[in-house]
Amino acid sequence: MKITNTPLAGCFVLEPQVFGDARGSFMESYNEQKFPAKVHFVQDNQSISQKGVLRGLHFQKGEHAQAKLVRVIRGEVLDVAVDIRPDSETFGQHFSIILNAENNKQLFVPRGFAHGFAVLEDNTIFAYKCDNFYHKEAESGIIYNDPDIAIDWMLDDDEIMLSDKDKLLPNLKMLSL
Ligand SMILES: Cc1cn([C@H]2C[C@H](O)[C@@H](COP(=O)(O)OP(=O)(O)O[C@H]3O[C@H](C)C(=O)[C@H](O)[C@H]3O)O2)c(=O)[nH]c1=O
Repeated sequence: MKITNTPLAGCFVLEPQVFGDARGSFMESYNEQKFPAKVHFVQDNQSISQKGVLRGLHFQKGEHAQAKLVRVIRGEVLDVAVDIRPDSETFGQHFSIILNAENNKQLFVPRGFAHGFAVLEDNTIFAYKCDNFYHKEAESGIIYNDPDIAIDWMLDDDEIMLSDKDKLLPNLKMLSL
């Protein structure tokens, strides 16, 4: 397993070891004993999206904050983590990475981050582990095109498909964190 830190403290890229043979391949997609952060995941999620879908930027507030380990089982996304920890030196900065079924890369997004992804291929299956349960009342988020964060989502604006909820998200500076 290869671990690559990002410029955002606690957020890192994980590449599992892949064992190939004539049948195909095998990898441990998650192993608590080998995981380089002290975290206990309690919920697995999966979403399927067509190209152009953008989910995020989302986070859960306060005691319901979630750390996530995200990966792509089929297709490709641009995955983005935004540091919204009020005391962080990298507050408001983001890290983005291409995750796809070929590179087997995973991104660990700690608590205190907003998370989102842009779908770059049809029929993309996105799977992730959370270390805290879904709590609808604690949901919050940031609009995808916040000019202070300035994320290049690798999609043309006219092809981006947002949920009605995500269309109404505020800029980061409007949030009291
Ligand atoms: C997240 C979640 C949602 N739901 C229900 C609520 C809605 O009826 C439906 C779709 O939820 P939503 O539109 O919030 O799904 P996404 O836009 O994919 O949200 C996720 O996308 C971004 C990228 C994330 O990082 C979060 O995990 C999460 O916010 O699933 C549940 O029942 N449990 C859950 O844990």
